[in-house]
Amino acid sequence: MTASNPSPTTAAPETDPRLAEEQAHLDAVYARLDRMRANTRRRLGETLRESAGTPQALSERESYEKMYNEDLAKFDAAEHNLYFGRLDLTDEALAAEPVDDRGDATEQVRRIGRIGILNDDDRDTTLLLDWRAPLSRPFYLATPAAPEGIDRRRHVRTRSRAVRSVSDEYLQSGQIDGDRADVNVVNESALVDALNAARTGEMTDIVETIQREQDEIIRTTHRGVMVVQGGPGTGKTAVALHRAAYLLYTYRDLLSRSGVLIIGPNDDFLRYIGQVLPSLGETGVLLSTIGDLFPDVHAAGVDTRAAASLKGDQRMLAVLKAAVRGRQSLPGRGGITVPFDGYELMIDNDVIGAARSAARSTRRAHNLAQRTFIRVALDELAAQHARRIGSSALDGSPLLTSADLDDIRQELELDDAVVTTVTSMWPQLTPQGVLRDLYADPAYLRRSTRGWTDEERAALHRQASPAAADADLSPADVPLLDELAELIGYRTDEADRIERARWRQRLSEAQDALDILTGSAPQDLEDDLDPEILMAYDLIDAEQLAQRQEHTQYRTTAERAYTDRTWTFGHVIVDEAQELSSMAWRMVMRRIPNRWMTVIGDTAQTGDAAGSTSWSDVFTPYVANRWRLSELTVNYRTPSEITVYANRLLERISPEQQAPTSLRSNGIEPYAIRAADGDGARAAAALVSEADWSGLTTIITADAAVADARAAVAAVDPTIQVHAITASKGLEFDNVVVLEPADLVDGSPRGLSDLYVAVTRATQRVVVVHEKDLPEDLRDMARVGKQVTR
Ligand SMILES: Nc1ncnc2c1ncn2[C@@H]1O[C@H](COP(=O)(O)OP(=O)(O)OP(=O)(O)O)[C@@H](O)[C@H]1O
Repeated sequence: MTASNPSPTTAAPETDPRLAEEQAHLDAVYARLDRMRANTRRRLGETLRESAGTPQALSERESYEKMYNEDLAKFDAAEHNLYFGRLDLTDEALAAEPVDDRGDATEQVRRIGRIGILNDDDRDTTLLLDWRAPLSRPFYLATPAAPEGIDRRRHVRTRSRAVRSVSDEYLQSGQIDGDRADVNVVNESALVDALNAARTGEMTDIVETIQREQDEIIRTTHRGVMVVQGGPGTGKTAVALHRAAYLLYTYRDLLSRSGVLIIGPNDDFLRYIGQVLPSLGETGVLLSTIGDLFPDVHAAGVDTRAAASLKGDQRMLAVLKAAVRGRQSLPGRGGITVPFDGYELMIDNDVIGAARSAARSTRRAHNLAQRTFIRVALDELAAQHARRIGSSALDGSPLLTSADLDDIRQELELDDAVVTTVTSMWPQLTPQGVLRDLYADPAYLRRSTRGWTDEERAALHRQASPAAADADLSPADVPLLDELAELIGYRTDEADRIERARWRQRLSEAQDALDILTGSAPQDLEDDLDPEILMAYDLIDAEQLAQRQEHTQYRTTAERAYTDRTWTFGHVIVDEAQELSSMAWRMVMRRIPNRWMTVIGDTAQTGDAAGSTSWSDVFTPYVANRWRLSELTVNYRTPSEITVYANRLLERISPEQQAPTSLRSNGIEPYAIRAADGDGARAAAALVSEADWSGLTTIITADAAVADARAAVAAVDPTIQVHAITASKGLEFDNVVVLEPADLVDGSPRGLSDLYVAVTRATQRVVVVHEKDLPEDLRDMARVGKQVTR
């Protein structure tokens, strides 16, 4: 095949034979998809109708049900833009391709789509290659400089099962109009279309336009920690999500059992990215914030910066250890007397000290060592009692046999007062309980924070919430709960207890169900049951029924992982990873002992006072120097008009970092509006409501100012969005109004980073509204009006 058309073309539909050719293929692909869907539905129906007598048959039936449902979800997800790319190999490349197992030669044309589809003809020809298949890779990598045996790459745009346009690039001719040698862009026309599209508030996938540097990260075979650093808008999040999809495709067996966890900075962000993986046909991924990673806790409390910073610090480790040890108490100098068997037992420091040493020397977690503590304390008390009642009045020698001692020991075990007193010195703990007491009890806090300043203690102190124990837990508390759960050994006992309680509950529900069934038998049979009539009890007992319910409460890997704190994942992806504190990293690392992780972030965007500014500091303690860094260098989001300001900020935040190259300019210069004192939020709202900007718009302001800003904006137009800077992390909007940048800079120890994040959220336009003087780097921004007044 030779190059006949040296430039990318998008043809007029009525004249171009390529459209008809691609439409014919598209029709064949959709026809096959429809047959697959119909077959799967039929099989699902059959499966559901099958009776499953034994638990094993039931479990088999459920795994088929799961498989068919997943397939149907995948087909539905693939419906939109199913086929998007085509590669035509050169004759030489084709000749060099190996023949496959059946002796068939490789096809000269490869068609690429969201999922792989084989035809149901007798040769199982490939109608569509999955974008993740190795044979699809040149679609993302080939350039005129390195054409990878590709003669022509074609982009096929479709809508509702109809081909809208095609555009071709001829890679052998060595020159392709539009491809930008400076930033190494492939598939440029499709990319530019994607980047210019108005945002919807939900992230979309980028399978049609993945770029080379992104593809290399998505498909990396590295099995350790891989850090992807890149400026705002370089596609880090997009890459993370496509890597998850790629890994699930390539290591399907392994990862469908162990699961993939993606950690994001906040709920808004998770909602924003939530549709990307399902649109790629992948649903088995758990998306979570740090604040939601501890089962049954939804941390909605808000910390002061000082508190969040302390809670994220590794020094908390010693504090939590001390807090747990602080619950292993001694009775004090006088001891405690408890009546027993007509005498007074003395529970004193010697008795409890011996029990405590024994329990501590087991090196088991607190709750798990309690058994040793109680055993040794009761042994000591039994010996004390035996000495008192069973020694010779003459010489004090023991009169009691070891059997007598055993009897005393057993009686002690049954004595509530004794056991309660002993246990109170080594009680069963819960992470929530310890944390709440630590914050609420100044003496306990002081004992647990040796070497801390009073100011630091005051930052942690908080009144115990009269409501639920975890009502005011903050996201920074969650890693502390997790740490405490380890120290306490809460997991095993508590998980067992919950599991047993759930089972008892199911059993009793099953019993109730059976009782209802039996109760609804015809009354006239009550006294004289017809032996020919089978009753529910004859068919199934409560235990079996409960088991059956257990099976039907089928949960995905992600769902099971979510409710189990000790679940370890096959792969973990952390997005906006620069925001995680040291304590949060400890929690994440517990979820991934194999350390197979993709970590995405930008240390220049760190806003959290406990976040990190050095990847080496984060990972060296866990994997020494065995972590790999990749960088993304092209900014796909922000036009160069905005990037000018962003880069100035970057230069001051992190001069050593290379500023990403903006891929496009749109001619829309950022500008600043000075508002009258106290009128900034209203002026920003007025600006937005009067503007005729297309796409999504938000006002971004400092966290501390967001409530007031929202109220003022709502008075103008309640539909206008206002985002606190922390909540805007990772999101993007077509138009961004940065409200009072001086507050962003002054409001936090990492203020310049916050401003950097704010201006880089925009895909089209930035306007600054301010009452105070502008930060230095924005001072030369064009001004519109000297002052906007009421
Ligand atoms: N190859 C690509 N093709 C099309 N769009 C892309 C591509 N790469 C990135 N984008 C788009 O660029 C925008 C920015 O991507 P993304 O949010 O992943 O960047 P980021 O590096 O995570 O940014 P931030 O650090 O600011 O959160 C998104 O709209 C994304 O869809």
